[in-house]
Amino acid sequence: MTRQELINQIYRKKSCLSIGLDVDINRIPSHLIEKYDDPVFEFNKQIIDHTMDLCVCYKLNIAFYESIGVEGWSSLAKTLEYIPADIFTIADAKRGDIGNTSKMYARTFFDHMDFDSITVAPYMGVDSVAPFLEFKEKWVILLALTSNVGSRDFQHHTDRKGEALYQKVIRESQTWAESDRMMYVVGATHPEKLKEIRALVPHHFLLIPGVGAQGGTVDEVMKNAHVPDACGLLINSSRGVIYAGDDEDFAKKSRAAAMELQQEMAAYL
Ligand SMILES: O=c1ccn([C@@H]2O[C@H](COP(=O)(O)O)[C@@H](O)[C@H]2O)c(=O)[nH]1
Repeated sequence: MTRQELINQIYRKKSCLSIGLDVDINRIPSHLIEKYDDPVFEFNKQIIDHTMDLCVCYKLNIAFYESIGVEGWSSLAKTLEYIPADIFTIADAKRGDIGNTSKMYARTFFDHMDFDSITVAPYMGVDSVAPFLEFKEKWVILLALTSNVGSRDFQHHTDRKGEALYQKVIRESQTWAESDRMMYVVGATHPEKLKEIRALVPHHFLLIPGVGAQGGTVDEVMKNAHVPDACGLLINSSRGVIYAGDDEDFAKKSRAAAMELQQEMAAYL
């Protein structure tokens, strides 16, 4: 998907919501487990059916699928197939290795599966990211300032010139080939950093996790990092949307939770 196609969709739906399909088999409503051979896929299918007009992206965190083995990979593939083609998809896999191995990760998520993007850890540097960027219509979403408490352990460390590691990741990665197909992960839990990060990358999309369950708010993100006429944001909520209910009505409750977030976004779009 191109940047412009994503922007068009955001303004058409008045939403920059990414819904995280982080499906924990232990939290799936029991009637799905009893009735379906693939309850994970059925859960996702019903969530997608009830939310696709309210969001512009589905983020599938690969850990939740890998953790249940071969069946998880099959549910992942079926879910990806089911997502309408005009909705942006993220393989939240946080990969990155020596170039030869990154090439294999890239093939997994871009060739074998057809995700629009993948999250990549920057720690191993340019040659670990380049193989993902070789796929011309695909996006790399580089971890910059993550939403967890441990982000302070390394990412906030400053060098002698006073530049923090997350700032260096953003600045330096901008010099890499094909960096226009890069987005950055920035946690909603650092609202005080959003303006400064936006100034570093005024034309790039930021993927913002950490809204809802982790304490970040849509309003603070939109106020500090939204770009007029381009939006430049994908704001993700996983548990807050998909586990809004736990009974037969779960998908309707997810829709209500997604709509609440979408309406907060619409005020800015
Ligand atoms: O810095 C990061 C990077 C990724 N994530 C992922 O986003 C979702 C958040 O889930 P919630 O239930 O909305 O808290 C999840 O897949 C994380 O692995 C993140 O939270 N922070």
